[in-house]
Amino acid sequence: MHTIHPIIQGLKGGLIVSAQAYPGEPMRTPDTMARVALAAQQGGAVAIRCQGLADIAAIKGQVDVPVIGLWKEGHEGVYITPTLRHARCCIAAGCDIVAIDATRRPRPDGRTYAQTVAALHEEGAIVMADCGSLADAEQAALAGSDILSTTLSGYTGEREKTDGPDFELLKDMVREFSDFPVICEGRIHTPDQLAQVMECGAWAGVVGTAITHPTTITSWFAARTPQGSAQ
Ligand SMILES: CC(=O)N[C@H](C=O)[C@@H](O)[C@H](O)[C@H](O)COP(=O)(O)O
Repeated sequence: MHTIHPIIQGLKGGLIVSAQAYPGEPMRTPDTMARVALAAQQGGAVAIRCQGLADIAAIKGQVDVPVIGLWKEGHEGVYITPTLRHARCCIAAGCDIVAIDATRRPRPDGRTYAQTVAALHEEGAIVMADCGSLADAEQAALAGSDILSTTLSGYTGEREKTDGPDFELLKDMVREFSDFPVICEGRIHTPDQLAQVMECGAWAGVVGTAITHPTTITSWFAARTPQGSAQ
């Protein structure tokens, strides 16, 4: 039986908010992200997911809820906390859970996913496996990951990029890995979709863009205006 850490237990049935700004964007400063994270906590987020060592440290210094940290290096191939070194740095920056790429693709440091998880577990870390398919989730479960997540569905070429969350993958993961907390992440854009995700048996749902990325949210609205739809 897979044991569930008390920090993960505390996420059950809750909303996790991902606060991330991309290189070159106006909101990309750790202080801004920390304020966004605090606002999300005040709105009811049970945890914050965030990117980059400076953001992890700044957010950890503001919020009381657990922080899920990751470090993105590039934006192709394995880029979410791609190596053991990146993961160790996230933990050193203060996150409670480290999220890492859990796909079956080769990793830049030559370690397998299982070797990476084993090393992190030896150091006492809690690992969230960002999967892109059921086969990834199987590898992640075999490696003893603490959380399985649908984060990379639609981004690795293995599954179609659905408009909303990948309900099919979520249901398959919940059914196949019933011992594990399965988190749904990626393209949850409305409260109704989040409610549906929870009905599918998700342990928790992660919402990023729809809460914390004003440029994208603005573009959704602008596209519905005569000026926007003419473009
Ligand atoms: C694929 C990838 O790199 N996902 C990243 C993972 O941390 C973030 O860019 C997403 O914003 C996050 O997963 C939340 O998803 P959404 O923003 O769709 O609610």
